Amino acid sequence: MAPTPSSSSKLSQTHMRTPQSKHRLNFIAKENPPGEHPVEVIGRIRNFPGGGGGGGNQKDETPVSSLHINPVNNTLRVRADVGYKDFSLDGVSSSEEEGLDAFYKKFIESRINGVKMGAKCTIMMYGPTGSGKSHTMFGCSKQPGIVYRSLKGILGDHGEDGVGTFVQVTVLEIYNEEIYDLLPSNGGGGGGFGFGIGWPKGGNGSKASTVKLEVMGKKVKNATFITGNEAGKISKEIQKVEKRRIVKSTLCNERSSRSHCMIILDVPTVGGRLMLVDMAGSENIDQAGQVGFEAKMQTAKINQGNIALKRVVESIANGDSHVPFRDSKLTMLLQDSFEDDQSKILMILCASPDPKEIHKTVCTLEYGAKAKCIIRSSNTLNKDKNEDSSSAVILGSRLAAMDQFIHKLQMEIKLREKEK
Ligand SMILES: Nc1ncnc2c1ncn2[C@@H]1O[C@H](COP(=O)(O)OP(=O)(O)OP(=O)(O)O)[C@@H](O)[C@H]1O
Repeated sequence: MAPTPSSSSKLSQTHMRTPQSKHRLNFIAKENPPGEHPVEVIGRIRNFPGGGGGGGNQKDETPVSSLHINPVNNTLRVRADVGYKDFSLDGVSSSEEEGLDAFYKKFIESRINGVKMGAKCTIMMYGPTGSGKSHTMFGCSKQPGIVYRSLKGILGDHGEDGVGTFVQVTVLEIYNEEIYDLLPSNGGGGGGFGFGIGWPKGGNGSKASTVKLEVMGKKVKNATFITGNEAGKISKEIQKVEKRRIVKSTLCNERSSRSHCMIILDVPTVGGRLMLVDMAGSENIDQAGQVGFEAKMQTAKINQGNIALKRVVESIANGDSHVPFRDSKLTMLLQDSFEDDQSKILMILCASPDPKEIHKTVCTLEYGAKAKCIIRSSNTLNKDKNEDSSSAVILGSRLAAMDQFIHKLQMEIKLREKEK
């Protein structure tokens, strides 16, 4: 796919234009009450790797955590080389204090209730490798992750919630800029009442075990889907899928997921849609210790999704009539989330308290804090402006500031790479 002309020249563009495109013109729509902004950013700090509490116990030689979390005012303090850096987000959570159950109840449950009633919501796990993105999405044997809790939230324990409610689930993987269907093609779920695996009209029911899919418009073509009203049965299928994900060992994370995983859960009776995205870590090649052409290509292609996401944000900020959603498979599939005014986006920033990870943690939090800061200033501005024009102007200023921030980050990364 030929890339859309890069917007790199636009990076230095500080002139703000009112967006002319339809993308998110009503970003700060009247119907969003305070605290229910369409884009929210929360931080989830994982357990100290290796099981220590991060308290600096000399016996087990656990280093002192580089993070202090204050859930009361949603701030995080990072102990940097010199002094401290403070970050303010829409929510913060320490997995040491709040397991996935408490995390789900606090930050996710209300959104899932919305999806059940017909709302659209995209939840992205973002952060460096090993920071707990997959753990938050899928959980572990003791603690189910967001995917399984959401299914239960919509369907209830035994399909008893909401008479007639059923869901349609598609599970995709984006790896090396190819989209793979992760659901079995042979109805491996066992069937039974209220459960089935199917294909859209024209689809092929006898596919090979890993199937590459094409994108048509903003949707994948011929993806297998599970339909059902029993959360337990659907969860079992997704658990099998978890194992099918392409994982490869890197220095950063022994079973590092080298792909973006996307679960699309539709509630057809009410038009609700939940998109859950476990993004691949976006480490640079040196950090990940990848050697060889194939491995380097792989890392570069993983970054392609992240870079394209950045370009999409830049283009919306510049008010371009053309937004390069088609620069990567990830952004193609996220296009609806950006374009639909009714769709909410939640970005979960995953980070580690390990002092060795401090640079990546700071980069992740700076990204999120900046987005949060822009949202806050836009809310203040909104009070003083004429309603019709304010949303477009605010969107422009908010995203232009994000654009500048991303540019600064890029320069910083380049500088650090040179220093190495
Ligand atoms: N909050 C947590 N509590 C317990 N274990 C965790 C937690 N977060 C992560 N882990 C463990 O740390 C390891 C790495 O986490 P995970 O795979 O979720 O990272 P990731 O951010 O998805 O990395 P990658 O981008 O490489 O896929 C896993 O073994 C996971 O079970």
